[in-house]
Amino acid sequence: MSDDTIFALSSGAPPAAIGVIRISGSGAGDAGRALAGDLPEPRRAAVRSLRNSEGELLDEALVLWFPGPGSATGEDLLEFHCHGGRAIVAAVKRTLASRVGLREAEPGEFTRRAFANGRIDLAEAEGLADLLEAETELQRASALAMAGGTLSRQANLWREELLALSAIVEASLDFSDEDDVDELPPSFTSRLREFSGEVAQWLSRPTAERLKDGYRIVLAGPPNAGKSSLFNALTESQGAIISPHAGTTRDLIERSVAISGVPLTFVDTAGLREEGAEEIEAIGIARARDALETADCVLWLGEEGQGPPQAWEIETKVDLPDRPGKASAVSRVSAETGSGIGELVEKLVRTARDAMPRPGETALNRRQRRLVSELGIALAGAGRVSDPLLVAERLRTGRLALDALVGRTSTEDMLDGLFGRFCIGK
Ligand SMILES: Nc1nc2c(ncn2[C@@H]2O[C@H](COP(=O)(O)OP(=O)(O)OP(=O)(O)O)[C@@H](O)[C@H]2O)c(=O)[nH]1
Ligand SMILES: [K+]
Ligand SMILES: [Mg+2]
Repeated sequence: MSDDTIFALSSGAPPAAIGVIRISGSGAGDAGRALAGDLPEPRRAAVRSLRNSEGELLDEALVLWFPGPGSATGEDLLEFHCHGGRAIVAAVKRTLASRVGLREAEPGEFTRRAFANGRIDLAEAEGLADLLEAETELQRASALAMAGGTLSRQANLWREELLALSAIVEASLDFSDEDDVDELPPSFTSRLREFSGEVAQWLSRPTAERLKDGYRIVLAGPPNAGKSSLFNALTESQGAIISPHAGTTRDLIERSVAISGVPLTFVDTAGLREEGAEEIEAIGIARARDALETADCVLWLGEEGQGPPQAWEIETKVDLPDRPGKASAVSRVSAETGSGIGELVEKLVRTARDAMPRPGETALNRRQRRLVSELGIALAGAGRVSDPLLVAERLRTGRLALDALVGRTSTEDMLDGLFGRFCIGK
């Protein structure tokens, strides 16, 4: 990592009411003094006149000074809260860039420094990134829990439990030259089992990707079944072309919407038919079949029982008098009159919500999930062997997974923790 002092506009693109420019690094204080004359007391906002190196007034701004290491990045950190006009923000940035040792920050560089300086761990950093990308309420709540350290705290509890279990194993190793003491106590086995159960419970939760990508609902059925009409009604859009011509839709049409804070992605597809499709439509049908594979839920508008397993039978065009009914219909709708659409949306939202992480519940992303499952495998492994040396080895594997989870690289403090728990007269 470079020791440059970095700066960036940390608020939204100008023009805006205010423009927050942050400067982090050893040169932040000098840069602040150069532009603002002097710095306010740490952590107190004060108004200052910002000037360039020629002494020309750039703006009247609020200045905040956070000396390191107790700052967000762990370094000296300065904030200018300027007026958010384009020219003002550009002039302040230009003045900063002209100073030796200062440069514009790379994407994510403030957070990266916060991590490097131990102000946040990896899981929190990941949560923060998700938080900034969150588009729906559910995403926001879950990311906030992650950024707030829910997983990190859990990882630390798991870590302590691993160390405690390791201490028990170590103790049994110490006495193993005496007779019959290389057996692990029954309490060890029950603690290990409880621990495994807790890890399994985390792994059984819906993943963060589900939250990010949205719950995928694919509309499928034969040509002219009314898929595109229903798609438009569900997404309240005119995204798909509707016509009485069979084979109108060829490509997949996707639209993501958030309903009651739940991210849903609707996918309209080409009508499925075995024969009579011309070349382009045939490609569309192949794509439709692929879409069915990745669907979280299929709305089947075709003949009853002819859809993929688990698909929701949808009876559509209910405004027409002589249509074939569906005994097992989950929903009866008309895209024409709008009847039944609201109820179908409600059902979908309920189902999707159940498949998503609970509000405020920390959802593991792919990386975190892989490491937590490595921990789970290590615990299961420890439960299957009786040789204390092998048990100790499995527990160590679990610790490595946890360290990777929070981005800890050294194992030094792990050993400190382990021996710090040793209170059996050693
Ligand atoms: N009366 C009535 N007509 C409907 C309804 N839904 C669709 N239609 C009509 O059915 C025809 C086909 O509708 P589409 O939505 O294009 O059907 P599709 O399944 O997307 O067709 P393809 O894309 O060709 O596979 C159109 O003429 C629509 O106006 C409905 O609820 N009521
Ligand atoms: K059609
Ligand atoms: Mg269509």
